[in-house]
Amino acid sequence: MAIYINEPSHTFGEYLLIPGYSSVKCIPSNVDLTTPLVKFKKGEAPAISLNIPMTSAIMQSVSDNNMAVALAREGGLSFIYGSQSIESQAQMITKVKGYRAGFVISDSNVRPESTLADVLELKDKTGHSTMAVTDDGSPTGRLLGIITSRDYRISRMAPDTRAEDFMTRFEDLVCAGESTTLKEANDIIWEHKLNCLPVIDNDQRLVSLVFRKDYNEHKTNESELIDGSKRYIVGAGINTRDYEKRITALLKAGADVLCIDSSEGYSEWQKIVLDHVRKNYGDTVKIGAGNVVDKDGFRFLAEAGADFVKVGIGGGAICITREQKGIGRGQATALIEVSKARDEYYQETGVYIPICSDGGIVHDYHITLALAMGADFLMLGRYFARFDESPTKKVNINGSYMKEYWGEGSARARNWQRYDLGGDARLSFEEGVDSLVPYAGSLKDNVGLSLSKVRSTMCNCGCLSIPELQKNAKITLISSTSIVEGGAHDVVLKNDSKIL
Ligand SMILES: NC(=O)c1ccc[n+]([C@@H]2O[C@H](COP(=O)([O-])OP(=O)(O)OC[C@H]3O[C@@H](n4cnc5c(N)ncnc54)[C@H](O)[C@@H]3O)[C@@H](O)[C@H]2O)c1
Repeated sequence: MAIYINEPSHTFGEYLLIPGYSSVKCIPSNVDLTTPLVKFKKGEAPAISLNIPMTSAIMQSVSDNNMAVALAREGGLSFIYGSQSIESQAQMITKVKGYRAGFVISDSNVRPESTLADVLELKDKTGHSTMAVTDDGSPTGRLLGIITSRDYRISRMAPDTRAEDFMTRFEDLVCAGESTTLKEANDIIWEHKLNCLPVIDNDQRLVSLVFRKDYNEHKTNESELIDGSKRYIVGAGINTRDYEKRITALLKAGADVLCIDSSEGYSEWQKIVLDHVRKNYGDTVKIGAGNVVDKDGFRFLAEAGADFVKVGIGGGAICITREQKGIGRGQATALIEVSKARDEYYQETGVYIPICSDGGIVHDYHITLALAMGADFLMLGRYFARFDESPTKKVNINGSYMKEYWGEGSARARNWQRYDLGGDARLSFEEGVDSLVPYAGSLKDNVGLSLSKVRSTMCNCGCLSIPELQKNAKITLISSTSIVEGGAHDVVLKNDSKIL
């Protein structure tokens, strides 16, 4: 007979935190959000910790190199999506590891023989008016000149005028050498009243550009997540098919941590990948696995050697796995059970395996609830997709700005695949949708606001760290009537557009 779990499974919106005693020390600035990313033995420190408990989802519409830099700058971590070729994923990792705050790899480049019409077309495409003229039109070619909008007058010049005839020539440019620090670069910019300073190597090849207008962003953030060489820490998603080649390339590119990306991780496929990593790299390579929704799945991945375990099936905003396949579990219930299994495993073995709650976060307070329920960190997709830094287009729909957001199980995400999945292609079905989410501005502002709420709630609970919250939080399940009571009710809202 099948096993029945008769308790309903619940989601975050069905719980609230009950405040605990808070002393005068419980102020947001005293809250420490540091949290382990990978497993560690009792009494030892984890090899990697996050400074804030947030990671961005392994998704095409969420985590590329720009997102990774922006999130690491705030203390979190991105897992760059694996649903792309090995080469392009490795390139994204290289870009994050090679990123120097303030030093931008030029994305608008032309050849000397390119025309004014080409320049205008490129300006439209990238939105950038500063262009490098290099011998081969690449961002690392030999620098021959720079074009800005001050170099041409559309009304007076023929569209076929060549770039070399109107660019500011190399001889007239102020450039800096490769070893220039950001402070030195900014001093040169101020001294020569420049808007842009090209950085070149000994062979006059372009390395990067430093812009005057970025100056304020260059200041370092205290909580940024960096490695021993002051490079941003970055993760990468992998699959259970081309993992051998992919892992080699990602590690070579500098990935700090890997994560097996699957809707369902209680499987031999994942053990095969974990065995491969341990056999070839021992414990030097850090790798998470998942997703699971119960204690059996957790125990399996813990024993198979996962460095962290990801929890959640079907809770993502764009995920339709529950509807399509009938598998999954309310995110809160899944998390509570897996946290208990993690704690039991720790008691038994002295090894603490962090768990990541993946999916189901709608409101900021859900983040605090997930941490209180035992998550060490969270993975968010929709949340990050709304920001400037996500890789997708910003579109104007009826006067409101939206960003595109699609699931990894959607046909749109799966289109990249060149290898054969096996089976009859006509029988494949989607597990995700293609959608839009309201545009919300910059990652920095939004993460700052969300975490200020988390810190404030933690203070209400009398907790100054995530482990304290996990140990001491009081959590109550609420009835559907209490949920109504929690929102604005029995009043007529003044800004409700439906009221005439
Ligand atoms: N967390 C969620 O709720 C959720 C739900 C749906 C989709 N997703 C995302 O969608 C993407 C695709 O997920 P998925 O579960 O379909 O991918 P997957 O690659 O893990 O699994 C797809 C199928 O391929 C099989 N398989 C795996 N490795 C194989 C191998 N080496 N040889 C032959 N068969 C193999 C698996 O058993 C499974 O049936 C992922 O990014 C995942 O995170 C997530």
